[in-house]
Amino acid sequence: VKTIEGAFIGKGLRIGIVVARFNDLLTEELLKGALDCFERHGVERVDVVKVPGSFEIPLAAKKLAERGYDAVLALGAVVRGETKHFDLVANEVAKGVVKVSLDTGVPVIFGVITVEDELQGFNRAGVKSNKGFEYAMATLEMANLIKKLR
Ligand SMILES: O=c1[nH]c(NC[C@H](O)[C@H](O)[C@H](O)CO)c([N+](=O)[O-])c(=O)[nH]1
Repeated sequence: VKTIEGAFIGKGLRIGIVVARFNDLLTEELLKGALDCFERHGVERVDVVKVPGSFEIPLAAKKLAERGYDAVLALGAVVRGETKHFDLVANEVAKGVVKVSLDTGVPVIFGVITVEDELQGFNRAGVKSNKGFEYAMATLEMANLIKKLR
């Protein structure tokens, strides 16, 4: 049995990050965790694109994927407490991100935390653990895996 999997090697990769400004107390922490991960794994080329909210992530992700990045990381925070259209935003962003990755063949990692309230958000964005770092690891793995599967 031959197992194919992506390594966590950042050298030679071009990574794009799309980060939503909405709930930026949370998304900036996710970004910090992701940038820490990429830097410590030797990624030399990381570009960060900022958008107003998570709803705008898919379009920016598509533009980056079309520009030849090896992978795109989408970072956002949808907080149910604040919005009636929590599910709408969260579902549309998830569907949009998947569509971009399938349409372009470029891995787009869904790093949008969907939480009940900001405290839950902080627990995922640096207090107990930093999902940003974890999502960046998935981004490294997928970027390397897709290179192998070409
Ligand atoms: O990223 C988010 N955008 C949110 N809304 C803004 C949305 O992403 C768009 O920016 C806006 O609808 C303009 O298109 C959120 N809420 O509504 O609560 C949210 O929790 N998180």
